Amino acid sequence: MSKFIVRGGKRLKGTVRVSGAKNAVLPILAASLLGEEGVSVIHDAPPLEDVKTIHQVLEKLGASLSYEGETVEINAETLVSHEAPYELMRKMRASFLVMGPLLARTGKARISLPGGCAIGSRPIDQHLKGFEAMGAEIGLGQGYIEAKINGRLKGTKIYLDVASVGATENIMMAATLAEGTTVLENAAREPEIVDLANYLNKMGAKVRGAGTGVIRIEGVERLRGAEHTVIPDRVEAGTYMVAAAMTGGDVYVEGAIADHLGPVISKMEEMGVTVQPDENGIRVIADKPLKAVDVKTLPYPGFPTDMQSQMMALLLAAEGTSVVTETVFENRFMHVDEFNLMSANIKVDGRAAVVTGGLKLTGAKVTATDLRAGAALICVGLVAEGTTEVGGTHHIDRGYVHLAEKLSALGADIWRVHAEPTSTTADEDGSIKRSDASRVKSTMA
Ligand SMILES: CC(=O)N[C@H]1[C@@H](OP(=O)(O)OP(=O)(O)OC[C@H]2O[C@@H](n3ccc(=O)[nH]c3=O)[C@H](O)[C@@H]2O)O[C@H](CO)[C@@H](O)[C@@H]1O
Ligand SMILES: C=C(OP(=O)(O)O)C(=O)O
Repeated sequence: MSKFIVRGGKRLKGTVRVSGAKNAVLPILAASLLGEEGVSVIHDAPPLEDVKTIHQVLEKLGASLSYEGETVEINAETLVSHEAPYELMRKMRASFLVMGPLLARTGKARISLPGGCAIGSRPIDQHLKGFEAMGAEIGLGQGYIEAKINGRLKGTKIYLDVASVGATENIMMAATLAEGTTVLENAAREPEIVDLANYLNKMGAKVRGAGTGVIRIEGVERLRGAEHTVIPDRVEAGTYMVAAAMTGGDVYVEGAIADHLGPVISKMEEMGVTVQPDENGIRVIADKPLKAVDVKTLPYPGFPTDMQSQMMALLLAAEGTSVVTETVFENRFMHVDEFNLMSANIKVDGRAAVVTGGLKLTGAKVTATDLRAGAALICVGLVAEGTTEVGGTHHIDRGYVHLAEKLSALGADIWRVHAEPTSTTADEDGSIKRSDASRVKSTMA
């Protein structure tokens, strides 16, 4: 069992480089299953646990993958299975993204139901509605979804009741090999969807309108492997922007694309943070007291739910009371109790959380309830008095490449330990000495 240990009080300064986007590389790797000939070469594939999981799913289906640094080569010419088992689905819901490509390519798919997770129930009805509209027969049994088609999927008009990112991606991938044209209405507009569409088009697909609410996909007979570079991770970038602002820092987030971070930048500016984007990244300077602001999460281009907990961490460092409203997931305030363990004062009322800023925060033993909650707890730890231990690191490893190393390079006092620190390592105030922690194996994975 590992933990991150953070000692608060260091101002962050310097440059941090953003990795490829988790939420772009996962659908892109799933889409590689559509390539009947040739190999795909994907650059800037971040070395994350989620990427390892989708790798295992693709291998199980018959694709072969090889890595050189952060470039992955995928050969999906021969597929040997159409089944994604529970053991892999339970690790990561995004494995469900293989359903569209499998159905389109092989005519059948058997996928374990992904189930709920810490942030909400996360149904998949819109994915299934899309596949059914395109002619798939869908059955449920023993925790699996089975889908099959006779011949090819048929292009049609599909209106999504919810602008779901995953459903948009799954249906878009399935429609690339359908007979005729699919028009997807109320489609999600996230940058990761545009990145997926760009990759599909390099593979020979005909996708138009990605990034708007209406996507048109003209089906083609075959797709082939293609070369593509994944966009930078806007949530990872936003997390470092928050960490910089919380600590009164001056940090250049290299690779961050300002266009993808509009609402995060606006809210930080409203708070009094100086944000200076240029063509290669974004500089964040926090040299004034922070002001409270209200934040409401919405589908893109609204404020991202994946930045909600980090933003809440930042609001703890602001003077005054802020209200954070979560509209995308019904249960994404699990981090609040953990923040309150660190002397925060946050009250949740339904979908809103009232955050009292400006209080002295103190280090504590806390647990990441999901990957963003974990990153947010680390951000609080950066300014809390004393030492914070963040458990649940497997969540954080799903979405952040070398988080402790990147923050350390900016001057943060953070490291990782692989064993439970013993009571002999704790000071009276609960803090842990680095010399004690170094007795347990440190991970510089
Ligand atoms: C791998 C990936 O890209 N994950 C992102 C993706 O997740 P994911 O694609 O799972 O999120 P969705 O956009 O599908 O979910 C948004 C909302 O729609 C609901 N819904 C979704 C599908 C469906 O069939 N029916 C339904 O009701 C969900 O319960 C949720 O309330 O978008 C989320 C919303 O920006 C992000 O938090 C996740 O980081
Ligand atoms: C919720 C997230 O991811 P996933 O959809 O993979 O659970 C996230 O990236 O914050």
